[in-house]
Amino acid sequence: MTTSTTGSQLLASAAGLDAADPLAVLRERFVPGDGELIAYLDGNSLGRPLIATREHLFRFVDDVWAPRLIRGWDEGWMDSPLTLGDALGALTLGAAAGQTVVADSTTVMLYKLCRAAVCARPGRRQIVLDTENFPTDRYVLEGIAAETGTQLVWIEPDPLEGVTADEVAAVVGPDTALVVLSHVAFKSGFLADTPAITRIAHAAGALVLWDLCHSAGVVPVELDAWDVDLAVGCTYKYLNGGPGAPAFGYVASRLQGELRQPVQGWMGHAEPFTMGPGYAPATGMRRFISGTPPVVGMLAMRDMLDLIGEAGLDAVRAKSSALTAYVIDLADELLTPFGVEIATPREAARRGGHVMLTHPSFRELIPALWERGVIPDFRPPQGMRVGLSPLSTSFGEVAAGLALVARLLEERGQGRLISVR
Ligand SMILES: Cc1ncc(COP(=O)(O)O)c(C=O)c1O
Ligand SMILES: Nc1c(O)cccc1C(=O)C[C@H](N)C(=O)O
Repeated sequence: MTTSTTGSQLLASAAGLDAADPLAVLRERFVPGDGELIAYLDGNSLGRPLIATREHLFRFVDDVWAPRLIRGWDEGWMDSPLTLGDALGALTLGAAAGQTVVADSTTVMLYKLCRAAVCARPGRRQIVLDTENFPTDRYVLEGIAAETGTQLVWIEPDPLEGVTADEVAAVVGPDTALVVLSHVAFKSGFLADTPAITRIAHAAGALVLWDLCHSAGVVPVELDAWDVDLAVGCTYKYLNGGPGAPAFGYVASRLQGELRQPVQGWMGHAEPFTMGPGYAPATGMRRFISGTPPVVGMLAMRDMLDLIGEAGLDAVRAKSSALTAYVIDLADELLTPFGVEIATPREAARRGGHVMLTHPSFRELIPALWERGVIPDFRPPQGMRVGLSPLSTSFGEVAAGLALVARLLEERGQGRLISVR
């Protein structure tokens, strides 16, 4: 099979799209990949480092850590989970100050907030979740259910889409303590109707926690305006915090006094340095901190927040939508003739920042792509997830990456339409 005229035109259009992209110039702010890298399509797993970050990490040792030593804690480190949380909340989450903290991993923060929420709704014995959510969310809730004697109520959404408001309305009721869902589904990229679902859960008297791992920094979120109770998310994807960068947690101010989180460490104590006999939670978001803040792990995300602020989150979302649309158009032209299917909503307003493509040979094909410098990721059973990080991904990269996918499928003799499911 040779590429159709439309396919060739689409590939060629990448240069024009990049030339017209108002954010294209910001790609120069990132550290270039090695010479082998053709297309990095995994920024939704691990964002690329900024040149500013290289400088800041290096300077931190000489300018801050070495000269200030232990005094650094009084000079800003102690408050950094809250000051950085406020900046992140204001810029990307629609959260007023005093409701966002940076700490822990997403998994640990999720556990702390979910456990606190379930305990804050005594007498309600159910947690609503869905089978398509990321494993850590499902596993953490299985653990909380076992610890608290709570029952898990599973929604089974269409895997090509995600959880709908109707599906939530059908299962919540007077026994629901907590609903836990992802704003952007980690596989399909489906964008949930967060305000509607939150209203439905509240009408049943339940609390809601939103996992924002795949939204923070790429899809605008309005936690305060949507009346969200709780949220968590990671900072190493679109917030480019680097491998293992800490998570963020959001607790609406109206709930903070009511929630008691289970990992009662000294840093969440009202007076950590009194070192007294019993635990007394701090007021406000500080009570959701457990141990020593990961100061070094917070450095890189500050640079990315600055860059998002410079670009504007709406412009980031606009480019994200254009990139995902381009992937879908290219896949339609170049890949569907080989039996590839698009497992992401086609309507831009109903998807986040990545596109899921499926094909039975992707498990074997993706390592071959990596070897040739094209890096998407594989998600079982047969998904190639194409992640687009709007400030660092170009249309040219996307074209080069998907052209290689088409070529490898062709080499494998997948030229005729085959059944995928
Ligand atoms: C939806 C979702 N939740 C949670 C996580 C991860 O949690 P952690 O940072 O603890 O590994 C991820 C990805 O890693 C994710 O995609
Ligand atoms: N979070 C990850 C990690 O720490 C190592 C390797 C991969 C990942 C991931 O991208 C998981 C991820 N959140 C996902 O959406 O699949």
